[in-house]
Amino acid sequence: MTDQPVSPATPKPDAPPPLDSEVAQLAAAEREIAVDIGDKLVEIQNLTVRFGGLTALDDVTFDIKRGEILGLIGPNGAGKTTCFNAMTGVYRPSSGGVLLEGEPIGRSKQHKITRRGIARTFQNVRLFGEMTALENVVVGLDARHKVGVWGSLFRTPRLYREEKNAIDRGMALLEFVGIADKAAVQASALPYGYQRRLEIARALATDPKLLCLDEPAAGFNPAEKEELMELIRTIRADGYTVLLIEHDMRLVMGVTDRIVVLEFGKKIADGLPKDIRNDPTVIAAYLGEED
Ligand SMILES: Nc1ncnc2c1ncn2[C@@H]1O[C@H](COP(=O)(O)OP(=O)(O)OP(=O)(O)O)[C@@H](O)[C@H]1O
Repeated sequence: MTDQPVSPATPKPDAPPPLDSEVAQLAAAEREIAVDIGDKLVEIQNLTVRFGGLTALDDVTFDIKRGEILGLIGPNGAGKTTCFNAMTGVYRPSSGGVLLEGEPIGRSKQHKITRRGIARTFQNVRLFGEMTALENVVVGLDARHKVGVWGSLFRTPRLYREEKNAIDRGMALLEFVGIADKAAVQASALPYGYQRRLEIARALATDPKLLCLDEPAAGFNPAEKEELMELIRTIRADGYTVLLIEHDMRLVMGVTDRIVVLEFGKKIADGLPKDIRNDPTVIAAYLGEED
């Protein structure tokens, strides 16, 4: 990776290559693609999360529409990660809730919520460091396997087929995020930027309806941030819906369709990037913040 600014006209050597149709098909798997922005994929309804006496999220309501990139921003401690955690089953709401395609996710366990279609990455990279990049993605694909105990014990033809499919699809996902050349490298040995891309590939392996990215640009230089913006746009163009927590305002303003702003656990704004940028309440919330 380099510190030089990236010109959009000059593809970077490690930028994601254009996908040929076979790769695109493999990466897409059984997901339904090409939906217009419009209907509500996720509804956050009066979501409140308390930790003892602290109200981290206070009666927050917003929607995520299918096919959009929604930014979730706010000063430090505003409640953004708590919102992700409540949506992905890490925290239970104190009141209110989350609907996915009209159905409450209720008090489902994290893996059930992943199966239902919400995948996430974390602020701090969480990979299986001893495994290769490809193995990390194949682990994400495992949830989709249909072979039962007997199939696994006796290594039925279906198991071999699924393993082959998982490897092909894992490679396609690595290619999709631009790191296929590092498939055989141990995750812990990958440069930081590649680890972040690998986390995204692993989240995509679960075939999510909604991909939640928690500060994916943390620790990136400007060139890496440009590349990440391109990747997020590619992910959306491929039919995914994205919820993005990010402190870098240039990145958020440059890549999102709409932005929800939290401050002290309350929603203080919800609108187009150009309106959020000039919203006096949002500007006041950020006064004194570095970004
Ligand atoms: N498990 C927890 N126990 C107690 N308090 C918590 C817990 N998780 C978060 N909080 C508190 O809830 C508030 C919101 O935190 P949260 O991490 O959601 O904010 P954030 O907007 O993601 O902040 P940042 O941008 O700094 O990551 C903070 O005051 C935080 O200290």
